Amino acid sequence: MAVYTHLGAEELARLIAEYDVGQLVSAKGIAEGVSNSNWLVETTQGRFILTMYERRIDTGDLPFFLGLLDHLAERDCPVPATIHDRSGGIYRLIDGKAVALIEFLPGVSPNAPTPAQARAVGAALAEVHLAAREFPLDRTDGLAPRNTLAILERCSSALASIDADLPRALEKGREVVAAWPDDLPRSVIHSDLFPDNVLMLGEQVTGMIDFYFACNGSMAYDLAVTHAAWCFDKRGERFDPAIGQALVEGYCDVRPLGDAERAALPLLAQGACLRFVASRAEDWLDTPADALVTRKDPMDFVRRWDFYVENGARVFA
Ligand SMILES: Nc1ncnc2c1ncn2[C@@H]1O[C@H](COP(=O)(O)OP(=O)(O)OP(=O)(O)O)[C@@H](O)[C@H]1O
Ligand SMILES: N[C@@H](CCO)C(=O)O
Repeated sequence: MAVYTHLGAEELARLIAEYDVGQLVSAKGIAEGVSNSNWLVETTQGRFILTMYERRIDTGDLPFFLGLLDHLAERDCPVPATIHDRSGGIYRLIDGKAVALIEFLPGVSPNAPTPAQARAVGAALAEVHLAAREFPLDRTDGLAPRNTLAILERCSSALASIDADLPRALEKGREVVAAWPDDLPRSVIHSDLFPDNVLMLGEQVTGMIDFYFACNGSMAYDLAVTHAAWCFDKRGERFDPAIGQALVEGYCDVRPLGDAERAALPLLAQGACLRFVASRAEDWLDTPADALVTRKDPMDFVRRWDFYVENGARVFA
């Protein structure tokens, strides 16, 4: 489920009338997604996505997230532009909650990506990194390794209740943070580019969505996040080398990696695993077992992490 708030027909029509997009024809709640409420809105002029920001997102960050979409869309990156209201506003408030109207993009998220799709995603990510370098706003990465280690440390006494093997992530995390390189080339990064945040038609990337973790950060780290998200089965038990190779090659076709970035990839991939182990562990402990939302298992990323410790140097050579 991901429609947390009921919006009545009159309220929706009033909202849509604030935009120059024609008259409301229909609005259907979208089941996918867990953070926000999303509707597919059809008007006499086309289709749009209406998002209501429910949790986790600080309204003060919306000019960054939504301004970034416009910046990237203007530079031909496959991201949805935002629709501004008649007074130029990038978001509006309904009963104190922020809502934004966003361009609808075609495509579906791949379930079992192919190497050709991974290559296209690598290239699209590099295009975003290059285009975002001139984006004028800044946002600190609240989930940088030091912060995610701190999250894990706060959860430390409860980690074993999730899985007996999880507490060892703490020591591994301290090693990653101690070795973390802070001087790699930076841009604005997506930092959560899982397959469910990419829309594709065949081998073409038609949409990169969900930029709500975007922040300033190292571009090679973003590639490592995408590697960890795309190149394994769900549980992180099986690595697909063809996907990994295609993803990195696709990226380098658009933005070749420097020597320091390439050398750092094994560690950056471990940092990516630390980030998802920590955020998943925290969410797991915060979400009752019988909640409607399915909890994501942090162990899926402990297995990936073990893989990178053992094979990272070979995989990224
Ligand atoms: N611009 C868009 N064009 C077409 N479909 C979109 C667009 N934005 C979102 N969607 C659809 O809505 C679904 C939910 O969006 P999204 O993943 O952003 O939800 P969320 O709750 O904000 O995210 P998450 O679950 O990752 O926290 C997507 O899976 C996709 O099907
Ligand atoms: N994509 C993340 C959730 C958002 O941070 C995960 O799979 O854990």
